[in-house]
Amino acid sequence: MPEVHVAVAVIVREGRILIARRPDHVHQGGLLEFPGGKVEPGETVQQALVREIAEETGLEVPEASLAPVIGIRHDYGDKRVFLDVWRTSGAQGEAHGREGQPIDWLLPECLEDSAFPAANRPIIRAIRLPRVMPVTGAMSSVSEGLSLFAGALDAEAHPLVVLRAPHLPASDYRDLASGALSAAGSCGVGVIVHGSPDVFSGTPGAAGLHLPWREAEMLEARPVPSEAWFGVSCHDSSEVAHAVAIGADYVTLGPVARTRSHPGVAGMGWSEFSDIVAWAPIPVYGLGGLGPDDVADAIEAGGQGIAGISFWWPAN
Ligand SMILES: Nc1nc2c([nH]c(=O)n2[C@@H]2O[C@H](COP(=O)(O)OP(=O)(O)OP(=O)(O)O)[C@@H](O)[C@H]2O)c(=O)[nH]1
Repeated sequence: MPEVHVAVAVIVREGRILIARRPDHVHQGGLLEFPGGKVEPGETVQQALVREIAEETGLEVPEASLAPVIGIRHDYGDKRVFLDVWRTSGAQGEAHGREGQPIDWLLPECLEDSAFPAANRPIIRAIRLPRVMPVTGAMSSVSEGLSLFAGALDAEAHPLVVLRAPHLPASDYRDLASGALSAAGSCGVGVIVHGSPDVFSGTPGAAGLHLPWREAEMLEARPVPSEAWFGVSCHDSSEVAHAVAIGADYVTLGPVARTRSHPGVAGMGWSEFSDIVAWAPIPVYGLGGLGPDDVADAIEAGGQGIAGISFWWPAN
């Protein structure tokens, strides 16, 4: 069965996303969708997006305003699709369902997986996840960790953070997590705890769980409920494949560049990163020697953005 190349648009206006309802009689009919459609022969994906958005919604989108979000290959059994997902916040005009379809502007947290075709779950994850995922760095004690954490919190720049402290004993980590959760909660930042599945169950209120590879490799299924974030640290394509198989929402992949912590290890570079991202059906963060200045390169390589320590953590 040939694969259908589908251009999919995440159109953002004032923090809301434009969605439409698919007519009952078409493939995946009755479900919600992001505007889009097949890329016609001879068209680039950007040209297809501009055309489909105009045809379906009346909005005009400058091609230069389009940035890649994620690419997803999915086999529905009766149809194989490659969803080539792009985002724009530069659409002009008033949106209306020009093909008679109901449309609406929804907040990212109101996009429910079950209302969309199955292939859309990673798109919704990619929309909700930030471009920059900060990870906590060195701390010698719980109290030092909490004071560094409180000083580094910045809800606007970093709405979601990974609380990593592999050198603290388990009971100290619990204290750290409970203090960090209350500091972060009061300014609206989500905390993804790090370690093993019991760390998540022992930390009520955590936004999710991030596992080092040595923990993830022992799992055969997703260890947290679907509302919680589940991330895995990966270093090559087979690790990413396993993370996908156990239901990860996102992975970090690296090192991309040489890092201060591992100066002897050469990074994989954006080229190898992008080869892996090309087939990974979930958001992938570049990790290792990267900061916010590298987000554009990560997106260009097909990634979600970057994750790391040194750009935000005061002690390294
Ligand atoms: N537009 C769009 N298509 C999606 C989404 N998710 C998803 O799985 N698809 C699938 O991608 C394919 C897009 O086909 P389409 O029907 O919108 O495209 P089209 O208008 O060019 O083609 P048509 O001639 O078959 O109607 C369908 O199989 C659809 O189920 C989504 O969010 N938006």
